[in-house]
Amino acid sequence: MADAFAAVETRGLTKRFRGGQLAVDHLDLTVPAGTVFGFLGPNGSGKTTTIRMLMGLIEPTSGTAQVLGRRMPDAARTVLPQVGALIEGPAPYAFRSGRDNLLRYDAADPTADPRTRAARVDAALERVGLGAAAGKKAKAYSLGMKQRLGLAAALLRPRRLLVLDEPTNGLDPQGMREIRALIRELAQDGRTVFLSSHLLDEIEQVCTHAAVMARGRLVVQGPVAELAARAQDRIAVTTPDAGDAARILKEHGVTGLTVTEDRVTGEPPPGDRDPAELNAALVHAGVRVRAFGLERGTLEDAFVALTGEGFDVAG
Ligand SMILES: Nc1ncnc2c1ncn2[C@@H]1O[C@H](COP(=O)(O)OP(=O)(O)OP(=O)(O)O)[C@@H](O)[C@H]1O
Repeated sequence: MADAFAAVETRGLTKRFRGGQLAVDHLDLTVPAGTVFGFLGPNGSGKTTTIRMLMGLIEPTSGTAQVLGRRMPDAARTVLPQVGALIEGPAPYAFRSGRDNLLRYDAADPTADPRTRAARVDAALERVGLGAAAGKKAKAYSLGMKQRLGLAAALLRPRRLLVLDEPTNGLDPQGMREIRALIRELAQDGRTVFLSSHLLDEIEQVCTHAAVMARGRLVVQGPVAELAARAQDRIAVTTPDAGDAARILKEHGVTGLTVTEDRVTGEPPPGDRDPAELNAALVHAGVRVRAFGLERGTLEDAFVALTGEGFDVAG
């Protein structure tokens, strides 16, 4: 459950690169603790730059970023041990096994007790479902398995916050499903998960809360259910007389009409008119209605409505 504490909070966070590129523009982000928070935006909208500032990897041009209640990058030494991050994509040593990779990773942490190392590594491998493949060389791992190995590395210590940058990027649908299921599990024991994605349906499936970025700016943030509810329901008519149907619907106040072959959709007229009246008007005008219904608005509709632009992404 979310509580009042913010796991991440930025105020006026801005990054302008030396070339003049304004990558992040006055970002006020609040990630309530205990949420699975989706950081959504098309490629180039500033997600990775924001995450790099949150992790203290680059300095903001102006504004502030707090992670787990402490200012970054100043508090990086105290904050980062409590944060598991998967940022640049997985890059294990190809000729070592998954287990060896984790043993080395753990050994690089001066605060990790060497006596409990093996047990810690095995527990992390089990946690991400790599127990059986732990002895295989990483070069034999699929991308999804490498991504799991990266998650296992992030889970070697107890973490209050997981930061995952595009964790399903490049995975096939099965790999995506597996990583998404794992993320949901990881969120169950109260830790905050912050993940970036350019996939709307991924955010809808996995996240409780989300923020939407476009061109370096925050468009909207809040609980996913509330964001999706902002999107209006749409009227959808299936008919062989699509042109006539669109005309009649327009006459009756339906806006934003789109016609694709035998389907017409649009936004219902303002007010509380019963959609059945529209159906009756169509039939009365001789339109042969095969199906008439209301479709629930999605996060994608909300995004389009909020930004006035499409979500130009390929899988
Ligand atoms: N080191 C840099 N120097 C100059 N410009 C940069 C640098 N890093 C990123 N940018 C620019 O800043 C903008 C935001 O990039 P960023 O990588 O943060 O977006 P993103 O939403 O994470 O997209 P992606 O999913 O493609 O990584 C882009 O226009 C990018 O070209």
